[in-house]
Amino acid sequence: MSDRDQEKKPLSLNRSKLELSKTVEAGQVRQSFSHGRSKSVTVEVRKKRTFEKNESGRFREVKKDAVAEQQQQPAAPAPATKPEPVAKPEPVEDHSNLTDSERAARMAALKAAEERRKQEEADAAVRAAEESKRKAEEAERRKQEEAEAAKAAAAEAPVLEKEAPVSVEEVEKALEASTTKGKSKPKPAAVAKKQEEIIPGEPAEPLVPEERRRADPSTVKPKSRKELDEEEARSAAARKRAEEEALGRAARTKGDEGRRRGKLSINNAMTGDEGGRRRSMASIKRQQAKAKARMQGQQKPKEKIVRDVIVPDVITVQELANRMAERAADVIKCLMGLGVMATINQSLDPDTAQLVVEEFGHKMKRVSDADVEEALVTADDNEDQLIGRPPVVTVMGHVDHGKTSLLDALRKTDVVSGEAGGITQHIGAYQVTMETGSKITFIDTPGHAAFTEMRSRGAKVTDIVVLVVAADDSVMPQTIEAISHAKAAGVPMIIAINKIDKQGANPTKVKTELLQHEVVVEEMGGEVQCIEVSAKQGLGLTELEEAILLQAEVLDLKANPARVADGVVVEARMEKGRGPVATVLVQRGTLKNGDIFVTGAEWGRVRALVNDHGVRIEEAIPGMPVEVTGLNGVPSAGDDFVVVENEAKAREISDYRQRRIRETQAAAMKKSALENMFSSSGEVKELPILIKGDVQGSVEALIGTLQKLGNEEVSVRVLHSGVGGINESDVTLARASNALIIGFNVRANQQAREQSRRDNVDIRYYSIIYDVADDIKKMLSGMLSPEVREKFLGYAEIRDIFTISGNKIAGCMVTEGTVKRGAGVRLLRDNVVIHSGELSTLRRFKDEVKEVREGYECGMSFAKYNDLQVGDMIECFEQEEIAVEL
Ligand SMILES: Nc1nc2c(ncn2[C@@H]2O[C@H](COP(=O)(O)OP(=O)(O)OP(=O)(O)O)[C@@H](O)[C@H]2O)c(=O)[nH]1
Repeated sequence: MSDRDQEKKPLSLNRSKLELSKTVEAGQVRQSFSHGRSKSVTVEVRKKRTFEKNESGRFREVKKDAVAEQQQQPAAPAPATKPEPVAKPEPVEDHSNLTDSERAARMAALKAAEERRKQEEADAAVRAAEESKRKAEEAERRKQEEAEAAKAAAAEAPVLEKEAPVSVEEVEKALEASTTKGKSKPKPAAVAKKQEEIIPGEPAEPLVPEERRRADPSTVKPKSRKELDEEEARSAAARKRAEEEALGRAARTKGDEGRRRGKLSINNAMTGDEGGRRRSMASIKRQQAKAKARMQGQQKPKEKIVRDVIVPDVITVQELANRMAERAADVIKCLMGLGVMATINQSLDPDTAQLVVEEFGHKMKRVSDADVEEALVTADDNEDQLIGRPPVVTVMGHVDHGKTSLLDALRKTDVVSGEAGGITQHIGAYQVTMETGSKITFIDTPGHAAFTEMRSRGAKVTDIVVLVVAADDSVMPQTIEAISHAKAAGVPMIIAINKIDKQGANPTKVKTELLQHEVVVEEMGGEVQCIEVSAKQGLGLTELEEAILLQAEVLDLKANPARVADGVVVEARMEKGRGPVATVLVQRGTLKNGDIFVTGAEWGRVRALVNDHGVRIEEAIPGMPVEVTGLNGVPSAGDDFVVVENEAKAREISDYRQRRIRETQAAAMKKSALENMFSSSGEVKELPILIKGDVQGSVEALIGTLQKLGNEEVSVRVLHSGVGGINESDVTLARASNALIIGFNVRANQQAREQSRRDNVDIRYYSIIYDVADDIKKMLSGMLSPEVREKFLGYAEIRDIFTISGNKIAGCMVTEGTVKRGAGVRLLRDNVVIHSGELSTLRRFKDEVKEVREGYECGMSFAKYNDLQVGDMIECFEQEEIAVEL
C-alpha cells in the first residue's frame, strides 16, 4: 500500500501508523526490589497538563477541551483583525514513522533555527526586507486559508479530501480524534507541553505551518551529515536548558520535596534506582528515626554521668569498666596512660582502680570482699526479747571412763521420748526434758577432739563441759587434756565421778588429783561442781542434770526466738536418698521450713526439719538440735548456719567463702606454719605453745623458763603441757589455738605427724632447755616490729647532664662520703628533696662500678626519673632493718 492510499483512510483507522514512541508512552519496565526480587510493571501516561502564558504574562493551565476548541477556531472564518499566524496550506504529512525523541529533536532543532533566524532579523539592515517579505507571505497564506475554509465548508465532509490542502489545525484535530481511541498516541496537549519544555516560559502554541513543514521529513530537504550533527548538538543544548528550567521550577517546591524525601510511601519503596539492591524497609525506618531524632535535638552530646563505683579488694579491668559504664578499651587506654599495661581480664588492686575511676570522673567507693558477710551480722537482741534457753553440754573424759554410757543413761532420763513414741535417732545431739520441764541439750559426740575441732572453726557450741572421771581409775592423761581444752575454750566444767558402783571406787582420790590440774571442786573450796554417778546403775543422774541447770542459771543462757535463725552445724553427712544432711543446733531465732540459709561455704533451703526422735517438725527454737535437709553440699561440723533473706544473698556469700577457702589453701602452701602463726596472732602478741616432755620435771622447768621470756609487748602462753609423746589431740588443740608444739625429748606419733602436716601445725623437737629458750626468744623478737634505720653514705653534685638514648645521665662529683650502686638516692634542689628513688647506673668513665668515693667524678642516673639539673645534689643512703631484741 502506498502512502497515498494510507492518506485516503480516516486517521482513526490508521492506528498502527499513528502510534508514536510506544515504548516511551506505554510499555513495561522492570522494577527491582530488596533481596534481589524484581517485577515487570506496565507504565501508562494517562494525563498530561498543559500550560500557556496569558495576557498578564502568567501561566495558566490549558484544559484539553480548551486546546481542542482553540485549535478548531482557525477552521471558522477568522476575523480580519486576528493577528494569529495562519497555517500555510500544506499537504498532510505522515509523522507516525518518527519516534517521539526524533520528533522532539527535530522540533528542538527547528526552534533553535527559528531563534537564530530571529536573531538575524534583529539586524536592522535586514529586518525591513524580511518584514515585508513575511507580510507578503502571510497575506498569501491567509488567502489560501480562506479559500480552503470555504472549500471545506462546501464539502461538509469531516474527512480530508484527496490531495486537498489541509490546515495544521485540521491535522491536529484529526490527530486528536484518532488518539482518543489509541492512548499511546501523542495528544496535542502533550505536544504543546513538549514545546513548553523546550522553550520554557513561552505559551504552548501549535507549530506554525512553516515549522510543521520543516519538521516533516518528507518536506525537508535532505541534510548533510554535518548539518545533522549540528542540529543534534543544538537540540541537546535545548534539552539541557529545558532540564535546567525544570530544575528551577522544582527548586521552588524544594521544601516540600525535602520533607517528602524521607517519607516512606509505596512509591518510594517500589521505585528508585533501577538495578542494584534497594535499602531495606528497616534501614529506611532507621534513617527516618534518626532524622526525626536530629530534628527533635535528641542527638545532642550526652552529659557525663558521675557514678558511685563500688570497687572490691580485687577487680578485673572488664568488671571495672562495666561498673563505670565505660568501654573496656577506654579503661585499658587509661591504664596505659598510667603506665599499667593490662588486659581485659587482668585484676587490678584497689589503688590502681581508684586512679582509673577518678580519671573517668567517677567517685569510688571501696568495699572489702568480706563485706558480703556483713549480711550475716545482725544486731544484738534487746534484753526484753530474750528468754531462757537450754544449756548445751559436751561430755569429755579419758578412754573407758564411761562417757558413752553416761550419755546413754542421761538420754533415758528424757520424759518426752516415751510419750512421743519416736525412735531414738542419733543425729549428733539430743535434748533431754526433765520432769520439771527443764531441758538440756547434749552433744552426742563425746571426747575433746570433736569439741576442739568445732572450736577451731570458731564455733562456740558448748556451754558446759561434763568431765567424766572413773572413780576406780582417777585422773588420766586424756582427763588432763580435756581440762586443758575446756580451759582454753573458757567453758565451765562439772566433774562427774563415774563408776561409783564399782569395787575400789575412790572419788576422793579423783578430787584430790584434780587439784594438781587447777580444778578445785566445791568440797575442796573451789567453784567446780562435782557429782558422783553410776552410768551403769543410773545413780546420780538427776543430781548431775540439776547441777547442769544450776550452772546454766549462773551462765544466764538466753536467746531471742523471734528472729531469723542462726546456729552451728554439729554433724553433717551425705545420706543416700536424702542428699546432704546436717544436724544444726539452733542458737538464736526460730528455724522454719523453707528458710534459705548459708552454712560454711554451702547454702540451701530448708526442705525438712527432723528432731532427735525422728519426728518431722515445722520449726526449731533455740537450743534445739534438728536435722536439716535441702543443702547444696555437705558442710563441716562447727560451721555456722545462718538464715538469709534471699537466695541471691545466700549464693553470694557461699561463692565468696568458697573463693576464700581456695585462696587460703593456696596461701597456706606458700607460708610456713610459723609465719601463719604470727600473722594471726593479732594485736596481742602472744605466742601460744603446747609443751610435751619426757618427764614432768623437764616440762615444768621448760614452762618456768619460757614464761619468764617476753615483755609488755610479747609473751608466751602455755596452752597445755604434759608428759608423753605428741598425739592427735595435741595437734588438734594446737591447730584450734594456732599454737606451736614443743616436744622435749619426745616425738609425735604417726597420726599426729600426718595431722600436723595436714593442718599446718608446727612441731619442734629439742633436747636442751637452753635451745628452746633461745629459739622462743628469737620468735618473740620476730614478733616485734623491726626498726628501720637510715645510714647516710654520701653526697654528689651534678656538674653536667648527658642524654643517652632518652635517659639523662648526671655527670657528678662525689663531694662527701661514697656513692653506692643499688643504694637509695634523694635528689636535692636548693636543699629540698624533690625525688627519692634508686640509682640505676653508677659509672666511672664507661665502666659500671659498685661505688665511687669522695673526690672522684662519676656518671649517675636514676631509675624511672629524668628531671635532673646541673647544680642538684644527690644524697646517697642505705636502709637497714634492725630486729628489736628482748
Ligand atoms: N560398773 C560400771 N561400769 C561402767 C559404768 N559406766 C561405764 N561402764 C563400763 O565401762 C566401759 C566403758 O564404757 P564406755 O561408755 O564405752 O566408755 P567411754 O568413755 O565411752 O569409752 P570410749 O568410747 O572408748 O572413750 C563399758 O564396759 C561400760 O560397761 C558404770 O557406771 N559402772
